Amino acid sequence: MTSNTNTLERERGILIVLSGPSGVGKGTVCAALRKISPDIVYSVSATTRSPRQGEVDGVNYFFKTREQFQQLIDTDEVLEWAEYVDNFYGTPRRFVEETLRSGKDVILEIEVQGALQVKQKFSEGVFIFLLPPSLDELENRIVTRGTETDEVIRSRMSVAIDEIRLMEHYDYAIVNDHVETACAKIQAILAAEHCKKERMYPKIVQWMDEVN
Ligand SMILES: Nc1nc2c(ncn2[C@@H]2O[C@H](COP(=O)(O)OP(=O)(O)O)[C@@H](O)[C@H]2O)c(=O)[nH]1
Ligand SMILES: Nc1ncnc2c1ncn2[C@@H]1O[C@H](COP(=O)(O)OP(=O)(O)O)[C@@H](O)[C@H]1O
Repeated sequence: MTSNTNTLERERGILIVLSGPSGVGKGTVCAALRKISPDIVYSVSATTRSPRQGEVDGVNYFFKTREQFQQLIDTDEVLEWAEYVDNFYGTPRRFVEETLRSGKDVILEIEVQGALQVKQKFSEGVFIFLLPPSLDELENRIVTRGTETDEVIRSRMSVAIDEIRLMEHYDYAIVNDHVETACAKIQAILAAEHCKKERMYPKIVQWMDEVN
């Protein structure tokens, strides 16, 4: 056996899609995951929503006008896009494709319509739905966050019910009761998905050929 066959080379990274109703804790869980799994790359979305206090262009989102967003769609620069409670949101295509090609895992934090579009293009992606412990707790979290008006909160709660109905299209559901537990579950899923992928590496087939 030659020595270079001892190295398992990573192929494409894994695409993780995390969805869940507004206020369930997607942003909080992603921020915690970033600290404990710094190798996962986060895709920054484009949106027509106005920045919240403290949000930075290019870090939280790429903030766009409607015209600019429409141009991204027209020039096929978004992998998926959706209208959510009167604003547009979309995933920049090139960054995701290049990062996956470089062997790194990428996480998209996106709503359900967009996730279903991604599923058609990347059926091998890992689709995770984050659930609240209860609907009351969901409302409590979105109200406590204090970033939306009462009217927007009502719209988001009504969309939440429709989104939860579509969770059957996801591979995994995780209840975000505690942030640390939710992160540990995502890490476990990702580790298991890497094991599945590694089983398929041609290098391993090559080892077996050499052994026989
Ligand atoms: N389809 C799609 N949804 C996105 C994208 N980026 C963010 N979203 C989703 O849009 C919804 C609203 O996001 P936002 O206004 O930041 O509110 P928050 O998730 O409650 O903090 C959430 O469900 C996000 O996950 C994207 O690129 N594409
Ligand atoms: N496991 C949790 N337990 C209690 N509060 C949480 C938990 N996860 C998130 N939160 C709180 O809920 C609110 C909404 O979280 P956020 O991450 O902004 O949600 P999303 O990104 O899904 O809209 C925030 O105030 C956050 O601190």
